[in-house]
Amino acid sequence: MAAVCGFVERIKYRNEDNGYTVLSLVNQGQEYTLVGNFHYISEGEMIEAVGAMTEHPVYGEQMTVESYEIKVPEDTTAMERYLGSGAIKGVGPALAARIVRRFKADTFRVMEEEPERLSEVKGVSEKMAMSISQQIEQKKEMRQAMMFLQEYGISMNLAAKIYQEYGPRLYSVIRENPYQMADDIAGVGFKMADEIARKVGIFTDSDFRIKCGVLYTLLQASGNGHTYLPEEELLCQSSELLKVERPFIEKHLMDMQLDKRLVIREEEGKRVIYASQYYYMELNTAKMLHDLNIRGHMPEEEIRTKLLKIQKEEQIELDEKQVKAVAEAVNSGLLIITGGPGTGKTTTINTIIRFFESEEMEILLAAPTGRAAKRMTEATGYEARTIHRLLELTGVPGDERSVSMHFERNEENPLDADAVIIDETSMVDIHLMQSLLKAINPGTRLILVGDVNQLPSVGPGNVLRDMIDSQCFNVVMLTKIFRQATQSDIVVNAHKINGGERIPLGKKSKDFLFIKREDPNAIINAMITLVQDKLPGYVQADIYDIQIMTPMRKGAIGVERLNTILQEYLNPPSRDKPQKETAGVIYRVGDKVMQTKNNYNIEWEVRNSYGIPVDKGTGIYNGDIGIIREINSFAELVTVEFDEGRLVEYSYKQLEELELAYAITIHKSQGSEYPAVVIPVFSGPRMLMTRNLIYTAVTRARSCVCLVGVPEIFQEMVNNETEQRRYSGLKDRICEINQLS
Ligand SMILES: Nc1ncnc2c1ncn2[C@@H]1O[C@H](COP(=O)(O)OP(=O)(O)OP(=O)(O)O)[C@@H](O)[C@H]1O
Repeated sequence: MAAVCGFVERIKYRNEDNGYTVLSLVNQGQEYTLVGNFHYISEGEMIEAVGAMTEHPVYGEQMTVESYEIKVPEDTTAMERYLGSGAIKGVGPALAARIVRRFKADTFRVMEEEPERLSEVKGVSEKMAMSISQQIEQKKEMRQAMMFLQEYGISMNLAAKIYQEYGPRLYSVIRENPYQMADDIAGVGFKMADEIARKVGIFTDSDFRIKCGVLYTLLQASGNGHTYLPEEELLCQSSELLKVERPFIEKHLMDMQLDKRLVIREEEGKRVIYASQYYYMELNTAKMLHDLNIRGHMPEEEIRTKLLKIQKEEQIELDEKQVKAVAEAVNSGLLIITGGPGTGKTTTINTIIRFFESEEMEILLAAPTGRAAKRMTEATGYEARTIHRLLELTGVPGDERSVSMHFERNEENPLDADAVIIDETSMVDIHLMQSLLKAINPGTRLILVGDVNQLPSVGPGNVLRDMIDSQCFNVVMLTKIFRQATQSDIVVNAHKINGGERIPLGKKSKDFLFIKREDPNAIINAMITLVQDKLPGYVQADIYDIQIMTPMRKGAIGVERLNTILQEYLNPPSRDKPQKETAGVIYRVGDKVMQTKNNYNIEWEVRNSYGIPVDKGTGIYNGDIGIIREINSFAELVTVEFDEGRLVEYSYKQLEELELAYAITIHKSQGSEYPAVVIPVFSGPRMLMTRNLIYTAVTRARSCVCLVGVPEIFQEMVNNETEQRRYSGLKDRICEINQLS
């Protein structure tokens, strides 16, 4: 055994899951390579390590570390070096030298016990002094937490997330109710919580465990889009999860209902079970929809006369259904306008806007995603926002689930408008619909526009379909295709797909192409040629604007494999392109990436050609696509450029919000439009390979759709009407409330 003491000069490699690290340690000019499991350590720190010196065939002499201890630097040179190493944000070598010169050997005690005194040093404000001391404190706390969590077999990555979520509270969460983590932290499933509970000594049939298991099963179901589960399914799934017989679970259901954690209802003669928040969400939504659904008084004749004038001005002649939509919009508190691509929805919205403008009404426009909102703005010439922005979401940066996250616009502070128009309503889930309705007072008109045949929302519920199926509201269904057949096979074929018709694939088409390929690699080759060579010129777009979208994440043509291959072809490694590997994915300068969650608070700025910021703002949303422009390994920052030159800096930690986007899933493409889309068509699970999936994919293209693969599989998808059944009770709640009034 040997022992070395020194500064961590550089962390050469770290596996974020298990903490395995290779680092270089420097002591009095001599450098050592150390390998081993380090829980939490940063460059610049001083450690004493004990281990065996070994000779690696490639890397030479190194120490395999058995144990190590973090030392507080004792002499002033060591202190200065640690402080100036970059380990503390905002402190560089010059400032470190000034701090140590001022406090000498007392430096660390001052930082911990009297941090305000740091501001005695030139260049340190009081705010900065507090931040330095907080960072030192946090590092200590975090290191302790990491060590504690690793005793329970939790990876470093997850431990960091748990620490972020709970802070010092994590000790009581782990000891008293580790199941809570399954609710709060992405990456902790019931299984992991259960494993920790076992280590802590919580029994298999403890009431607490079973109740958590039942709620967890319902939570999982909501992740699959359901707001409830039939009792049979719930018992079956939770018994499987808990490995506990059904009667032991069943006996808790009534209790949980009394505790108001579950709501048990009867649907079609069978008992169904809700996690109570979802039941009340449906009930509230139904009630608010009912309250909004009032009639106006403008005589039909008057509307038609005014509408004729607008049509004349706009030089457009609406068809009868569009006219009806406008008339209903004027006289309905709540209106739904639905139709497939090219059926004139946007034209109708525009006319409604002109009508409302002429009445001097206040209008607000919004859509569920940033991209959909942008399209709505372009199509109407009116500013459209995301629904979250419209409702003024505020709270702690980057943390959507935090309790402090809330909408400023709600029942107490409703939107001040005469009409609110929402596009792409099929993407709105029950949570968001409830929040939207809370902010709309009866008297404000709500117009919901969307294509009910698109994939339903990612979140729980089937809101638009349930509202239409309830037959309790005004619905105008646009069916006539206005976009000329000669101009667009995309539109014609999309409608054929929707009707389950045969699509003629051999036909020469300008914008709907099928390239036959039999195996995954041939499919991928053809897609690369299309994206790299053929399509950019054909649709007059940049390579990066052409989007490959695929049904699945895993498998031979899944997103993950496609992205690895496409990155190699479209943005190969090169010496002048820095890269950063994290969680098995390489991010390289020049890569196309996508934001995978809504981050309302992340900051962006637009710079002019001199690099001076000319515009600033916040918010990058799930599905936004950008390009990596810079990777700074010193500051550990990745700069991504999104639409309109908006530059965003991601810390290495935040990279988990991004993924490569050469290929994306069709689910993620909802609400977006691209000049050309390329879709691989190859076998996959029948549950996934459905008509509305391929319909959604095809309708994302503005100028050209290229399908590449096996024609029979394409036709099978068109024929596959099985929509994954969603357990959603909104329709019933709406009907019940309607019968009561
Ligand atoms: N009444 C009409 N008479 C003539 N052309 C129309 C009429 N309504 C719409 N159009 C034209 O049909 C095309 C499609 O209309 P619009 O963009 O409004 O449909 P959409 O349903 O919003 O389509 P998408 O969902 O594909 O964006 C447009 O070129 C539009 O100008």
